[in-house]
Amino acid sequence: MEPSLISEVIRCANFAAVKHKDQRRKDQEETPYINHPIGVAYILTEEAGVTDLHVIQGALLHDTVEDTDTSFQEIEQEFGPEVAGIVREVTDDKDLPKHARKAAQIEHAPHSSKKAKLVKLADKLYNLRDLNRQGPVGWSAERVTEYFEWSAKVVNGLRGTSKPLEDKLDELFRERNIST
Ligand SMILES: Nc1nc2c(ncn2[C@@H]2O[C@H](COP(=O)(O)OP(=O)(O)O)[C@@H](OP(=O)(O)OP(=O)(O)O)[C@H]2O)c(=O)[nH]1
Repeated sequence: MEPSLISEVIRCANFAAVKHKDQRRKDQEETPYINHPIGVAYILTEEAGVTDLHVIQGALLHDTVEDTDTSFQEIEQEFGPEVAGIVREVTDDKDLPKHARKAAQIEHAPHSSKKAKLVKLADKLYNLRDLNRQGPVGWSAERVTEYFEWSAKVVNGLRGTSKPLEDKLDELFRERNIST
């Protein structure tokens, strides 16, 4: 890896860390939220063999607009239009009621770019592994099952993107007898 790529990845990780600094995951330990975007980027490099800088930056930034005061314009200024485009594709419209937001993910998945699909697959894999490890505080077994079932529908719209990630997701769905 060239030094300029290393510094771009670190600049991006630092931007995400600053933006998510006050946010925690919903688990018992209140894990720092930044563990999630870094973990999603790590799944892409380590398990999917991704070397595309923009995909890694998209993964690191994927929740900044949805969950912090970051704007798409700010991401475009800092990291360029392609990264901003990936983040836009994976950002839920928080103005929509929850059921419409969830339905929109299923609907939009097949029409996403390959780069956005990679980020989405790794995001789902991270969250489902997290649920297997320890669910968010207050989630019932039914809610966990519903999240798995909904995720399987989103993943079905992302297929043909990364065999290693899809195989690992399918294994998680198989373990819970969720048909895909
Ligand atoms: N499994 C797990 N998830 C956690 C935890 N902390 C935060 N989350 C986030 O919670 C969201 C899923 O919770 P929901 O109740 O279904 O969705 P909501 O927060 O958007 O209403 C996911 O975000 P999202 O951006 O909405 O992702 P997704 O729903 O698009 O997959 C996930 O990243 C945790 O400790 N464990």
